[in-house]
Amino acid sequence: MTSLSLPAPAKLNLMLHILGRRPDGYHELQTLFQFLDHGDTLDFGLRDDGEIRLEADLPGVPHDSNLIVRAARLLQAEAGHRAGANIRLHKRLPMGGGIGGGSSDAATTLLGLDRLWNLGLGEDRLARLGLSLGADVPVFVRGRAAFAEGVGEHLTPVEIEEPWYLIVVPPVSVSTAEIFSSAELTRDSPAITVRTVLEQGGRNDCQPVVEKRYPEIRNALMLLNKFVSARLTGTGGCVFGAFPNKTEADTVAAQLPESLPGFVARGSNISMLHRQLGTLT
Ligand SMILES: C[C@@](CO)(OP(=O)(O)O)[C@H](O)COP(=O)(O)OP(=O)(O)OC[C@H]1O[C@@H](n2ccc(N)nc2=O)[C@H](O)[C@@H]1O
Ligand SMILES: Nc1ncnc2c1ncn2[C@@H]1O[C@H](COP(=O)(O)OP(=O)(O)O)[C@@H](O)[C@H]1O
Repeated sequence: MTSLSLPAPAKLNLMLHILGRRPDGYHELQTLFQFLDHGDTLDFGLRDDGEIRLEADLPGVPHDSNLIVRAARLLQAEAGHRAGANIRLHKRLPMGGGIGGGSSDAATTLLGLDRLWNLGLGEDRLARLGLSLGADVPVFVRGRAAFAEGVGEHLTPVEIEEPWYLIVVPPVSVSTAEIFSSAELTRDSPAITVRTVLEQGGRNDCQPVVEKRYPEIRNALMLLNKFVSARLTGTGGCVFGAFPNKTEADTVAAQLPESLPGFVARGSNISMLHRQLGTLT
């Protein structure tokens, strides 16, 4: 095999509670992840000179800082591998949207190059490497909808309904670090069990802070709330609502103003990356 094309799906945080802050500044979370059947696409081609070359036009992200390049180099170092890769990114997911585009690109790179370079590192090693790139990378490496605890690395797979979602993309990019360093953020939600979450749901503790700082996001939530119960994903800025079928989601999408782009996608308990790789069924 000398080339490979793979998806990098988005995720939603269906709820996100903040339990506390660790001495290193990272926050202890409880969050429920589900994937979307919508995402970026990455094309990988083999190079025999050891170079990693990424073709991607992401404003404000230099080549060597791109999570794709960082993931590829990390994998090379971990495996002591001498081959390189040409990688092309087809970006569809909004950046800083709380739907995990960068983390998913990194996970697809780890799994894609593990396959292309024939490394066979295994899911545990790849998830550990992923965690060093970002708190959200392990869930994309494992590919199962999950209740996440700690900073996102303790994952309990869940089987939940797979509704259709309308995801609205306000014209703002939210920095995760900015929200987590906010003085107004509440950090004292009591720990709950996965069972309670599945029975009773939850909320997003970041939402009040994000709504206060970003009027565009508050307005998007107010608008979507007229049709369906709307919520922020991650630290935003995307907001979403769930529908029993695609037609109902499309009907609401058609009523959004042009200033508020959005997309409709099916929720999925198994990531489309893993469905394509055939690693999970
Ligand atoms: C909170 C979530 C929910 O999915 O937000 P989104 O980024 O998707 O909106 C994620 O866990 C984010 O994961 P990820 O985007 O990979 O974050 P990282 O790069 O590891 O961290 C970015 C910054 O956010 C803060 N951070 C992140 C995760 C965490 N549990 N506590 C934190 O305090 C830290 O200041 C860190 O420097
Ligand atoms: N391949 C990539 N795709 C998107 N963002 C990237 C990528 N590599 C690095 N980044 C950086 O990571 C930041 C967060 O990206 P993203 O994952 O899209 O948002 P979020 O964590 O809110 O879901 C971006 O603003 C960008 O600076």
